[in-house]
Amino acid sequence: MAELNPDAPMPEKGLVVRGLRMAFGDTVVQHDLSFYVAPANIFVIMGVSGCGKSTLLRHIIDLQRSDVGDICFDGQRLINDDPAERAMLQSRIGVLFQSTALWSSMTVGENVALPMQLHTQLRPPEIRDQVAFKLALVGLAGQESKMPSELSGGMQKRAGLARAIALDPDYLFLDEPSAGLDPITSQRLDALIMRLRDALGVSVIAVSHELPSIFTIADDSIYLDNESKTAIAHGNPRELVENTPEPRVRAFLKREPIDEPARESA
Ligand SMILES: Nc1ncnc2c1ncn2[C@@H]1O[C@H](COP(=O)(O)OP(=O)(O)OP(=O)(O)O)[C@@H](O)[C@H]1O
Repeated sequence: MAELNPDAPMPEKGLVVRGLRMAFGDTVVQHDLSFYVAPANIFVIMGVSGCGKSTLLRHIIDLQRSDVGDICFDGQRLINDDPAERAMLQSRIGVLFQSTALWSSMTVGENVALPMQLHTQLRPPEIRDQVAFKLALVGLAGQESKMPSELSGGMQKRAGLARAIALDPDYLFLDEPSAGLDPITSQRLDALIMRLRDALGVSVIAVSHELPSIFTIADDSIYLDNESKTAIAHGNPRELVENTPEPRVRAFLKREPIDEPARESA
């Protein structure tokens, strides 16, 4: 269960977000966000367009900062000003952006090797072995010398995943992983994400509004509400769809119209 008692002691393992407020200038995107992501769980951030899902992801991985609230990985605050400690925490985080963001001038193998070259002392043969291992994990064995432009959209996502797990992270962040993929490729990617969670014991935090994907992969979730600007539901989406008392959450999870005037920003 994702809901977090703000007065509870900090858990030693897992990701804790406590009392987070996110804003652009005077415009508050979300406030009072408190939740817990358990180790080796797949946690999905849900909500309609513009509710603040990507902004939340950016705060958790420290690309954006807030003056209000705490974000802690395994009991340690991510946001602190000790560069060595920050680098250590950052190395435990893998990220797959929506755009995949592979370097187009580098081969697939060079893309996956890059984080190891930048952040580890591994020697070239060890890096080569690790690249081969990570590509095999995502079903791209032997594709090292391909250029990203030679891969299909689904294969590019998998190459992006191989790069995201290059440093054996404890936490893997995925921004709309299925965006732009056909249903079959999307289903395969879901299966891969669950396999990686099981094989590596990694906690996965994904932003998604793809319902089939949410119902398949999520152990736990949070629903960010566009109206009240805070989370109005926490829990397993398969249980929420049956039990939530919140009409907007039910409408989202059942793809049903809602009586209230919709205020989605396209
Ligand atoms: N750099 C920015 N400056 C000002 N406002 C921004 C900026 N980035 C996002 N916003 C606003 O913050 C709100 C949340 O945006 P965000 O992209 O996090 O939503 P989202 O839930 O991820 O949307 P989508 O599902 O469409 O990707 C939106 O109203 C958006 O217009």
